[in-house]
Amino acid sequence: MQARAVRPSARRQKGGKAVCSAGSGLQAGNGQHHVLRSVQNNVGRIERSAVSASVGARRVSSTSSVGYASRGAVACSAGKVAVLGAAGGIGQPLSMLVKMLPSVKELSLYDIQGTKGVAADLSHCNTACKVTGYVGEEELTSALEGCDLVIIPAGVPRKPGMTRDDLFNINAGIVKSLATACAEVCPNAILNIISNPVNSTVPICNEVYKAKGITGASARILGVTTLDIVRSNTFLAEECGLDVDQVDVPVIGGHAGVTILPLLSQMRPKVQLENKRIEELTTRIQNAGTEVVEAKAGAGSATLSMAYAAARFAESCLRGLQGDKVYECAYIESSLIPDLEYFASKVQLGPNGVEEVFEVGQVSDFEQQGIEGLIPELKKSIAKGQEFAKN
Ligand SMILES: NC(=O)C1=CN([C@@H]2O[C@H](COP(=O)(O)OP(=O)(O)OC[C@H]3O[C@@H](n4cnc5c(N)ncnc54)[C@H](O)[C@@H]3O)[C@@H](O)[C@H]2O)C=CC1
Ligand SMILES: O=C([O-])CC(=O)C(=O)O
Repeated sequence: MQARAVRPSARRQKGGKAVCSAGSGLQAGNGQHHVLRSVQNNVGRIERSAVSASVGARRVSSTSSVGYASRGAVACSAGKVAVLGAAGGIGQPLSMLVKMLPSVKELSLYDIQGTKGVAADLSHCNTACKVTGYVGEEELTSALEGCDLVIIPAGVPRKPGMTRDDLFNINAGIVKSLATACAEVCPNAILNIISNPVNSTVPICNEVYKAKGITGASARILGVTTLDIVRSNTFLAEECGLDVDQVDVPVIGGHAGVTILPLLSQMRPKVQLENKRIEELTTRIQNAGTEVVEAKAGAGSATLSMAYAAARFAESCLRGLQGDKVYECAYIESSLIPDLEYFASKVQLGPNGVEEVFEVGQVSDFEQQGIEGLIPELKKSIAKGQEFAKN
């Protein structure tokens, strides 16, 4: 059974997003948004039209209900995307992947250093997207003008021994100032928040928009947890000997330690795993970021896999803006779990950002314990972000 659209039973939650029960067959991203396939299609071709054609065909076959013409607040016939923190470890490969998306016509690269060189370099790639580099606060407004989507990987990464929350003191201020600029210059743009700790930086952005009286923004302020899904799909495909393109594991909660909760009981295709193995795989997914931090031994955290994941999520957001119904997991303001104001869950993306929020659905006893166990930590991180933003 596929849970696709608003069902009559859907109930509204704050921000105008509807809540639906999760259908067991609902697949993140419809299994169709393949950034790397776009890239592969592009490499070695003199003309890009073949890529556009294949993406166009995908769009026609989707369950599109809202076209360009009927889009409301956010106009996106020529997608303009900004990457803030574009000269960094994530920012550079992410910017390259975004430049290869056929729906992106303009790409703004903003950072406090280094973007002129990155933009000059990227601008030589023969894709139709125009790239401009902006450096320093005085150029931030120009970078953001007319943006449909703003992706934020600005901030410091972890070193071995640190938690994501240890980044709060530096990154909270960076994200707050960037969110303030977005709220002023492109309040209708969708924000993809990558900067850690995501569990706190997303509440910070929402508080900034609320303080400015911008309504409905919580549907457009999305914490990017896609790397957790990408990792889960990879590990489970390896574990079960499956084609990774066929594997879809929803991951809910948040994006730090035990707040990352893969729902292996809802994995597609359905597999049988021993309880002990489920626990081991869950722990590996929760610690996968730390695995990379330790392997990089002081040189930062995940950059390439994060760029891949963020490009997939950005592509889904852009497809939503263009009227496709696309499913992803994202960390958003939510009323799914009593007592938690933010939660990552399956959502449907559309022209206004998150259009539907799907209930967690049926979970195993182990996963239920995981949900109960993550609440105190997530609650603390949310409150920390909210308090910071208000002061
Ligand atoms: N959500 C997720 O799943 C993941 C999140 N991350 C987070 O992403 C962030 C970035 O990681 P990396 O790219 O590896 O770090 P990095 O240090 O390589 O790059 C960060 C970039 O941000 C820039 N920057 C700093 N302050 C800025 C400001 N005020 N405005 C614009 N740009 C500014 C820096 O100049 C730098 O170029 C970190 O906080 C990291 O923890 C990393 C991996 C996964
Ligand atoms: O672990 C980190 O610090 C970066 C991150 O969020 C991830 O890789 O999931």
